[in-house]
Amino acid sequence: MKLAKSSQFPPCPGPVVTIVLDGVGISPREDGDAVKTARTPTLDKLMTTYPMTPLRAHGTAVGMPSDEDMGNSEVGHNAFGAGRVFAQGAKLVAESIASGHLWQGKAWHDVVATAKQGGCLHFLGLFSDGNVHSHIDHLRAMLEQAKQEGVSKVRLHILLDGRDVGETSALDYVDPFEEYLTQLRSEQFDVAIASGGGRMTITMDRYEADWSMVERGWDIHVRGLGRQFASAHEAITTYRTELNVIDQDLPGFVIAKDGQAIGKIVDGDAVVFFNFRGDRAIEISRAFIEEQFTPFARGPLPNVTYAGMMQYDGDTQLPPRFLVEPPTIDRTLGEYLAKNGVSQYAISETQKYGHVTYFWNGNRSGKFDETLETYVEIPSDVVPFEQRPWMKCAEITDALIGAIRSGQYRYLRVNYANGDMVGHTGNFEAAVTAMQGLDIQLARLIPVILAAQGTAIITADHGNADEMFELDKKGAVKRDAEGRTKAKTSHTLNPVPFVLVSANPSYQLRTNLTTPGLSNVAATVLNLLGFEAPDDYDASLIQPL
Ligand SMILES: O=C(O)[C@H](O)COP(=O)(O)O
Ligand SMILES: [Mn+2]
Ligand SMILES: [Mn+2]
Repeated sequence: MKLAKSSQFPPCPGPVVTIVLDGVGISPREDGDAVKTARTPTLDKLMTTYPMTPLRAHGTAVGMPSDEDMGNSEVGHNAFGAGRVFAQGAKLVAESIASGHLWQGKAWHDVVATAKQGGCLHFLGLFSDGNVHSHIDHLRAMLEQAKQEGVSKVRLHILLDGRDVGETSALDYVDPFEEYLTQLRSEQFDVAIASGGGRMTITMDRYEADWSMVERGWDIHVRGLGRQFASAHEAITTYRTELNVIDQDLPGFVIAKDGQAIGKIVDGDAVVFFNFRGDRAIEISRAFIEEQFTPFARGPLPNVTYAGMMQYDGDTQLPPRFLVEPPTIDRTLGEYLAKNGVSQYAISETQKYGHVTYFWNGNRSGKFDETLETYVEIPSDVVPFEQRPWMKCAEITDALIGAIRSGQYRYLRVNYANGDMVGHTGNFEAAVTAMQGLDIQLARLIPVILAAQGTAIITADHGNADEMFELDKKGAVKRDAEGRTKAKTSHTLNPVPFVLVSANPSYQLRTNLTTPGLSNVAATVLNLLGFEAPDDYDASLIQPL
């Protein structure tokens, strides 16, 4: 994996720093755009003074099945880190179902065999068609196949979305699905929704930011402990009248009959966690798998056949049983740099820590070289982020400035969570504040990079804060009869900025790339560090002056 020295690009005399402004896209409209509304004098100046190009960050440009699919942190950071586009989980699972490959694998066989020996088959996962962590069509296909293969009892544990899809769309999924289940149900096939709750309240924590979410999920899905309702519809409508919260924040619920939970997970059952994306699947998978488990008082571990939709962590091989092979993301930027003796520093706050490490390195949680790499996690607040829209951007900047000034690192990368995490709350004012907080940090950071004779790449993994209101089919902001807008909590399809900030550049942006995207950044970084990029990496964004 030796990299050739570039004949065209002298190495940048100072550090090269990739700054990912998570969830900061470029919207074609003003209305509802928190990025444009915010007062961001530093970012505005950088974008007009230095070479800048928009990058594609959604759809096929990041390995999603179609250009209707928005980008997300996993596919975005995979593309940054791999310098190439790989078919991603959403696409691989859909293909595996379409070809029937999934049903031929050992994991599916194990799951079905367990259920046919008298166990119940449980499906647990994110219940929407967001296609970021999961897709409801995959669930449908598995239900139909299980029925066809003679499984007799199935229970569903549904995590309500409201984050990758409309903020109050849960019933748009639940109601038709109940009808579908009525069609599917028969004397021989007992299928029902058994538990659920909002995805930001139970089960889908990531990067160990808040294990109590997983504990609440465990109690609800496995132990059947929680507030009881007769149906998911009743749970959702009841909570909505009692609490002023959107779907992702709805509390957990247990479906019960005569006071008894109808779908506890017990010895001899099989469990499929049907999310394909790993960050929010790892903790609950660990709870189902690890014999010695300390993050919370789990109680007795039921002896179940557990399968993930994919393997979520290639380094720890978690979970060992999985339905679809993950993309084989190899020879990443991080690995090349490590094998060529280049020191690296990666930093973010908890909520995005794995984005610049695990996702960046092709969904591997470990390092390539302990001595050359430093990974820093600033603990995130555990609060609704609309209450702290500045999040930890100042603390991250403090640490990053220290790392740059230390002179120890040639390549640094940082993810600032604000545009995305606050964008997901749907709170426009908070998203504007988030952007302004971020701008203050750029004003501190960029001069330090330039003083060190370095180069900064300012970019983003996908849009979010750039569209805070739902749009109609024509792409205009949707308004009701009173002119009110509806909050949009999901990512956008917009491109993201690529700004190249350097004191004395000996290069300029290439003009012959028709639709550059996130996967073009890795080769650019290698060139800035004075290396040729590997032949199969997507083209660099720069050329010599
Ligand atoms: O997991 C989440 O928070 C959302 O589904 C996607 O956001 P991310 O891709 O920016 O993490
Ligand atoms: Mn993101
Ligand atoms: Mn996001």
